[in-house]
Amino acid sequence: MDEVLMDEDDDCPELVPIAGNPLSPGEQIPVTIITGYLGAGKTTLLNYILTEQHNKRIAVILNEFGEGSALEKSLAVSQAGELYEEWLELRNGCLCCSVKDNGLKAIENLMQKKGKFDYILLETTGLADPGAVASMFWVDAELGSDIYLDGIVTVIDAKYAMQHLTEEKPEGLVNEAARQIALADLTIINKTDLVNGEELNHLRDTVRSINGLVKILECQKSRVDLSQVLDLHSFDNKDGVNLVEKLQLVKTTRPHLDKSILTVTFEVSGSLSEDVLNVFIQDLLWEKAFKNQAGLPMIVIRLKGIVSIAGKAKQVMLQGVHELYELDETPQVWGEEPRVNRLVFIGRNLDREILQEQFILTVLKVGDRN
Ligand SMILES: Nc1nc2c(ncn2[C@@H]2O[C@H](COP(=O)(O)OP(=O)(O)OP(=O)(O)O)[C@@H](O)[C@H]2O)c(=O)[nH]1
Ligand SMILES: [Zn+2]
Repeated sequence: MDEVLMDEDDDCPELVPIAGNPLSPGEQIPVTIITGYLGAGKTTLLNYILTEQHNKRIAVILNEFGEGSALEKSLAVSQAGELYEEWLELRNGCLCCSVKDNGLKAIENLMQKKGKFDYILLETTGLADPGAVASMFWVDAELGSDIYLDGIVTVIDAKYAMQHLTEEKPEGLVNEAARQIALADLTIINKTDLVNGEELNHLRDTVRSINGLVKILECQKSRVDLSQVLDLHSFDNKDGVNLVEKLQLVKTTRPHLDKSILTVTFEVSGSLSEDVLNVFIQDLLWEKAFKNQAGLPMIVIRLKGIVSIAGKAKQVMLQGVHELYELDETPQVWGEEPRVNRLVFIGRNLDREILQEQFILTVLKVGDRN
């Protein structure tokens, strides 16, 4: 018996509490991922946050993760204008493996040495898939990590974004700039000094056509109201924002660009069983089992929803990033009105009617059982 337990520990080191953990539960540190195409203004935003936020101890991960050649990366911690640096040794260029093994450990080491910090900002490279980075922190939070994913912020270059978004990609590949917008909880259209009103409107409409959920700020030199950037709580439900109300405002979008990513949303009344819902989500995200009218598989990049699980008094939040998803009970209790499931999908080849039909099939299956 003991042996079995030890084996399990070996397989899942994350489950073992870290000795001397300086944080008590509930004192988790938020991580904001700052992404955006090459030269959009990510570093400018980081520097702005560091100069504006005097009362927070902020750790910054400034690395160009994912670029295979570099072996050493630094982790910089800023406090009151002073910068501490810790070198990380990354065994390979894969962010998912190396940061999980090294990055989180380095963050914990740093906290042991320098005392804990309040916030982590992570700048990805211009071409990175922020979904890979996001899922790392997201999953670890599930395992009781000291760190949780607060939000994905995508900085957009007002002048060059349309050019990046319309760049033709080889068949099957998603445009990186569009993916970064699809995954964002917040987008910052930066460098508005370089475009006229008409160009800005066009870009704003295009961003909205890709991601019907995202909040859009506009600025120069990445100077934005930081209360709109930090502590978003995009992946939990502690922001006090009523997700039902938020999702109600989302509209299915019409693609502005050829073969582009778009948002579809629908609502279906009734309650469903968690098991059947899992089957639906896994068919969609993992099996890519649903096809649009042209026979192309629907690819979901981001997923958000409120669902009603039969027998549960509280609303359940659904979150997905690429192939990862999570169902989380919210504190919100269903009211007197009939329960309505509201779902928002952001991705490619999405067909609202077909998706809704598949979802209704799921709901009806449960109805049969009741
Ligand atoms: N005209 C103009 N230039 C800006 C603005 N914001 C940033 N820049 C400039 O744009 C350039 C790129 O800014 P960065 O903050 O380094 O961009 P980045 O996204 O970190 O770039 P990479 O890390 O190389 O992908 C810098 O020269 C900035 O000074 C703006 O609002 N207007
Ligand atoms: Zn940068």
